[in-house]
Order: sequence, then C-alpha cells, then structure tokens
Amino acid sequence: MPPPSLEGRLLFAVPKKGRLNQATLNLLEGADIQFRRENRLDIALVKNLPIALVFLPAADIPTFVGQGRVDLGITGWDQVQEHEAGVRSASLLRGSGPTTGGCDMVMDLGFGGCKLQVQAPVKGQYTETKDLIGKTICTSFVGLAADHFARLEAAADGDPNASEATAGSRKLRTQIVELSGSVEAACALGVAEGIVDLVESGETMRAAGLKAIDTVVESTAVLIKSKSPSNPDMVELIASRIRGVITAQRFVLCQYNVERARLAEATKITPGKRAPTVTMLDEDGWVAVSSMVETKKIALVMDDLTRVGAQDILVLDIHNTR
Ligand SMILES: Nc1ncnc2c1ncn2[C@@H]1O[C@H](COP(=O)(O)OP(=O)(O)OP(=O)(O)O)[C@@H](O)[C@H]1O
Ligand SMILES: O=P(O)(O)OC[C@H]1O[C@H](OP(=O)(O)OP(=O)(O)O)[C@H](O)[C@@H]1O
Repeated sequence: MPPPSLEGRLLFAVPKKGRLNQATLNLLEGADIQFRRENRLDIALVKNLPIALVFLPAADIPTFVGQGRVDLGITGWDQVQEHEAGVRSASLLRGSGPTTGGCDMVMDLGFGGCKLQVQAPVKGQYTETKDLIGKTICTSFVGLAADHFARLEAAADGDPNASEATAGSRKLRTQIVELSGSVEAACALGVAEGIVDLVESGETMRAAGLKAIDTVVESTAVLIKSKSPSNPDMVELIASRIRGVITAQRFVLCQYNVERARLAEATKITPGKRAPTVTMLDEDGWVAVSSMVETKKIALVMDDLTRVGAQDILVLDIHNTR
C-alpha cells in the first residue's frame, strides 16, 4: 500500500513507544481524535479531522516541531530543553544564529512527571555536583548535562556570568559521554564517576547504588507547536479539546444532599470551579449540591462533608469539559 497523502492535513507528532506512549493515546481518545494505525506504519490519518498523526521517538519530536516539519507534538519537557541546548551550542560553535526556530509551548499535560538528576554512587566521595567537575559523566542528555557543568565550571572559575554559561561558550573540563540507555550501569562498570539521568520513583537509582545530588530539569509531558503551524485554527481546536480532557482528569463531580441550615458550611468545603450548583429537594429543609472537586482532594473533602452532616455523597468521573 502506498504511504497516505498528507496534503492539507495538520501533522501531529506523538511518542511511538516508551513512557509517554499510552497516556498520549488515552488523551487522543478522550479528545475524540479517531485513527487506525496500519501495522508498522508511522503515519496514521485521522478519520474525523484533517490531521495526520506521526509516530516518532519522544526525543526526536522537538527537532521535527522546531524545524516546522510537523505542526504539533507531544513529548517530555526534558526533551524540549535538551533539543534547545543542542541547537544553542551548535549555533555558538558555528558562530551563526540557530538554524531551527525552536518550539512554542502550548500546555503542560500533567503526566510523565520525572526529574533529570545528577547522580553519584552512594558509597563514594561525591556529595555535590561541583565535586564532579573534571570527571566523566555518562548521560543520554548531553546538551543539558554539558550546559549544567559549564555553569558549574564557570562558577568555580569565578565568572560573574556563570548562570548564563553554556557548553558552546567555553571549553569543558568535565567529560560528557553519551549513552543511549541503561545509563545507571555506568558508575558500577567504571565508565563514569557520575551520571545525569531521569528519576521518577527512584527505584532504578537505588537499585544501582546511586543517589541524586542535584536536579538539572523537572519534567512533565507537554504539547508543543511549531512557530508557524500550517493551520493555526486546527492547532487551537486540538489544544482546546486536549485542555478539556486534562481538566476533566483533574476533577471529579461530587454530589450530595445536605440540610439547608448547613449549606454554607458544606459549600465552603466544595466551592466548585466557579460556584456549586444547589437544587431543591422534594423534602423540606434539604437541598442537593453538585460541585467539581480536585481528584486528589476528594477523600478529604468527603471526610469534611460527612462531618457537616452531608448525606448520599456521590463521586462521578468527568469525561470531558470546556
Ligand atoms: N521513569 C520515568 N517516569 C516518568 N517519565 C519518564 C520516565 N522516564 C522517562 N520519562 C519521560 O518519557 C520520555 C520518554 O522516555 P522513554 O525512556 O520512555 O523514551 P523512549 O522513546 O522509549 O526512549 P528509549 O528507547 O531511549 O528509552 C522522557 O523524555 C521523559 O519525559
Ligand atoms: O526512578 P524510576 O521510576 O526507577 O525511573 C527511572 C528510569 O526510567 C528511565 O528509564 P527507562 O525505564 O525508560 O529505560 P532506559 O534506561 O532504557 O531509558 C530512566 O532512564 C531511568 O532509568
């Protein structure tokens, strides 16, 4: 079968595998972006909108969006920062301006939370990142790691502009070695004194006998767009649908009955997004309340509502909201 024609379609890059893949697919489903991906094809036409999805590694998405080859993308904020660090130092080394315009952030998607951290062996002499200056560091994030050590080295040399130093603007004493995965094994194997790698639960780091000694970037998944998307209205439509799904995931709908005499106390606990909806009940002195509550707070809210005499408390999922 020939590859599908992309004529007139907005190109939207999504992670083809890895930690961000499933949550991204769930988000597309929630936003009613319908597609069928043929086996092994990295491009899928969306059935109900003039969009084509392009399945790419998360690390490559900022390059495609930054160069304007695709209009929209979902990836980790760490990858966006890494791409920008790479573009910055390449252009400084060449002595010309950046060749890619970079990407614009549309919104934080809330999932895929992790930290890019400097890690060193628990049983070792390195307790601060500056102790690793001049040593060997293994990482998949060479741009961010090099900028981080450029700033540390500049500060150690007494440079007053240390906080702005980048790897392209000075010669590094620290050796940054690129690895494509399993970076945590580098110290135990004697390849590096420290590493710069992602941490979420901390299990990988602990299992490898490492401890975090500094944070380079805090990351979550983000929606990014190119500086000049082919169809800005379609970008807006997608962004608004995705925002609706994200908001819906952050909130639940809480409904309960309460005596009118205690309504003020109860609505203080559930003030809602704008205001709670209060309706009459077919029973004297009682009202029904319905209100959006942050999902992570719902257990405490239910405890507090019970304490002020609320009854028949129901908590319902919200599928979408605008
Ligand atoms: N442990 C983690 N917890 C949460 N998010 C993570 C974690 N590891 C990575 N991420 C996020 O997911 C993004 C993609 O990482 P992931 O390792 O899944 O990529 P991948 O495309 O499968 O690449 P690779 O084959 O190099 O592992 C990262 O840039 C980061 O934003
Ligand atoms: O703090 P934790 O919850 O243990 O997660 C951290 C691990 O997750 C990522 O690796 P991934 O599993 O994606 O594999 P990789 O090493 O091949 O990149 C990251 O590189 C760490 O190794």
